[in-house]
Amino acid sequence: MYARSGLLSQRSCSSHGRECATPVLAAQRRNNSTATKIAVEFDQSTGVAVMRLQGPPVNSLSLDFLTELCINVEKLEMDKNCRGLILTSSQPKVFSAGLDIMEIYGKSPERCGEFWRAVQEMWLKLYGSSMVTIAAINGSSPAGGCLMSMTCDYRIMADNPRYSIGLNETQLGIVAPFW
Ligand SMILES: CC/C=C\C/C=C\C/C=C\C/C=C/C(=O)SCCNC(=O)CCNC(=O)[C@H](O)C(C)(C)COP(=O)(O)OP(=O)(O)OC[C@H]1O[C@@H](n2cnc3c(N)ncnc32)[C@H](O)[C@@H]1OP(=O)(O)O
Repeated sequence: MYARSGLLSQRSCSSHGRECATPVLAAQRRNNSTATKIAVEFDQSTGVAVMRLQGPPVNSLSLDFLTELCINVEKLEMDKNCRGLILTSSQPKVFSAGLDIMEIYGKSPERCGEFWRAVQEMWLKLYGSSMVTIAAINGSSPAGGCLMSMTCDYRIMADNPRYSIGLNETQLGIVAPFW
């Protein structure tokens, strides 16, 4: 979902000194899902977009989720009026549970490869963004959720002792590929 007047067209442009992505984007080619796991509100008057993660129950980062997230970041990146992006969660108590472990459990090497490429695309898009990016961490954010927030320029976390954040994935025997 991209809530602003005038849905962005896919166009090549150069704004704020940044080159825009090519019109046909890797993430868009991959996206077959119609479900919306990301809601974006863009405030024209401030130039700030709020991206709400709304993938129940815990915003786990599936291939579909990562694809939708990348498409939305790309769309905002192409909008010369958008200067800032706030990433937050609509789910209670959880920012993101990290990678969707069902995407890697018992899957073929090809499918795992596709999934890890999508993970890489996500952090590269956020880390390389020309927008000022802020993670408003309003719940637990283990492993891939922590990675996602670390790729933002700033992080603010809700002060609640029940919320945890950190790179705990090795406890599951998961080692991120060499990037
Ligand atoms: C720049 C790069 C350089 C270096 C790389 C750096 C880092 C490495 C990068 C990536 C590696 C990342 C790996 C991962 O992310 S692996 C996943 C790790 N995540 C977890 O271990 C989280 C486990 N979950 C929890 O701790 C809790 O669920 C949570 C605190 C998030 C929420 O607790 P709550 O009590 O609210 O809910 P639950 O009842 O526990 O869960 C509800 C429901 O959701 C399912 N669930 C939870 N997490 C996941 C997940 N990660 N994937 C898929 N499904 C998940 C859980 O099983 C429940 O399902 P159900 O029983 O069917 O209701």
